[in-house]
Amino acid sequence: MEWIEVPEKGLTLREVRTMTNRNVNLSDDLEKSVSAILAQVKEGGDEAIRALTKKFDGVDLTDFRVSESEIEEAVKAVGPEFLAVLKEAKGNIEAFHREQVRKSWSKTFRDGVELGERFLPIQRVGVYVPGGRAAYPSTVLMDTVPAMVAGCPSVAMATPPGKDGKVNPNILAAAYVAGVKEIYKVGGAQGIGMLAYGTETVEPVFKIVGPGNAFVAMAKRLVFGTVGIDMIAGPSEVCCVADGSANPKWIAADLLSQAEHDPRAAVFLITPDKDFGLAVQKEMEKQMKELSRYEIMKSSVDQYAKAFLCKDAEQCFDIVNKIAPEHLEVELPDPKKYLPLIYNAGAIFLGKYTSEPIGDYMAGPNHTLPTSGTAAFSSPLGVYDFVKHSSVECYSEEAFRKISKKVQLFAKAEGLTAHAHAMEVRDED
Ligand SMILES: NC(=O)c1ccc[n+]([C@@H]2O[C@H](COP(=O)([O-])OP(=O)(O)OC[C@H]3O[C@@H](n4cnc5c(N)ncnc54)[C@H](O)[C@@H]3O)[C@@H](O)[C@H]2O)c1
Ligand SMILES: N[C@H](CO)Cc1c[nH]c[nH+]1
Ligand SMILES: [Zn+2]
Repeated sequence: MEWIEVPEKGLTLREVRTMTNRNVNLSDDLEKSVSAILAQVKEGGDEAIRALTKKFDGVDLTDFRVSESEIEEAVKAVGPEFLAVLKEAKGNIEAFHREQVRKSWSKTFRDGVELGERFLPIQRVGVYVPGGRAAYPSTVLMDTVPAMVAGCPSVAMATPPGKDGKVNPNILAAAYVAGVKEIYKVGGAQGIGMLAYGTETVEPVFKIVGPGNAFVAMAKRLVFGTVGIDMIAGPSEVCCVADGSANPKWIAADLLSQAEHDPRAAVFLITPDKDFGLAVQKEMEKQMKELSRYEIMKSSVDQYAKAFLCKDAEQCFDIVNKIAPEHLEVELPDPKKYLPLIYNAGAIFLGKYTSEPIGDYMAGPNHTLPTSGTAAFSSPLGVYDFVKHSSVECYSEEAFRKISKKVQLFAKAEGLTAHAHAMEVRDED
């Protein structure tokens, strides 16, 4: 873990960005290889999907749609205990996301002028669920439950097949609990291409959401415009602001919980207490060796772990706002009092018992969050990502006659005589 002693005057945004550079690795080479995959899917359809799945996932698939019996088998395989946990998590996620639903509205603004907005679910959405290094049934729930709450009538899911040509049963059981029936065993950039362009057997979608590796992120960037996307998600991150009142063992465990996602995951410790920070560092080294995903955590910690030593809490949160982390844990006494100092963080966890993994699985808020500093301008995945709205305008004859001349003046000022004419023909009749 690299230590940064923050000077008295603090650090600039540019300095913090340079120190915590977590580029999503969207290089030119990656762009070229992903463009080629997307072009192959666009031209070759189903056949290209089969060839690319063979090439990148090492499996030969004739039919890449998951069958109903595969879903039934998976539900049996996961057993009642895990199924009950999935159902409870789904209930918590649904309850939280219901609060995000916006109602259509209309009202009379001036005599004879009714204006409003209609909030409408996107009619067909695609959800990518990562499945390379680890299978994430929790991400199935996080990405599909908001779509269901929004009322999307058609949801298609893409996720990589395992070496046996099957989708991980935990993923299928989560899809079953969420009510998703259209699932394809197609991962990586080819999965994104399939959803964006469609094939002979897969209808294209209007928007694609969900996290994934650099191939997935680049593919989402390249299909944006053909379809909508939620965000370009990078490797996971966690930032913890804590002082000597916190337990170094617990903080180290929370930091490692995100380091285990990806060798490029980033962990940040921000503290006014160097001895405490060193104790956390020592604990991380110790705990890492005792956990199974050692290599991934070691790579993440060696390359991307940073500890900032600050003069006080205000300076700690100034650094937080400049990092704009995906997850922020505040483990200081009376943590709620620091909320007014926090502007940029995807999800905020307050107090020593609100360990980040609770939010990953059970609390209810979404775990698909902005990464790599993008929490400064974007938000967690939510119902709003599955909804778009139309404005609605309705003028009575009286209201039209009152406004017509003003519209004509405006149109003529822009040299748009056909616009003015649309008013004139009504005025004349
Ligand atoms: N932000 C979130 O909410 C969240 C949640 C879960 C996971 N994640 C992140 O998602 C990522 C998951 O990555 P992953 O790799 O485990 O799974 P993934 O499903 O994103 O990618 C696996 C696919 O990548 C493709 N691929 C692999 N090597 C390739 C190559 N050389 N060329 C072309 N395609 C190739 C394969 O088709 C494979 O199916 C991690 O970074 C993790 O941190 C984020
Ligand atoms: N922490 C991840 C988002 O960065 C989400 C996740 C899925 N499973 C466990 N964690
Ligand atoms: Zn996690």
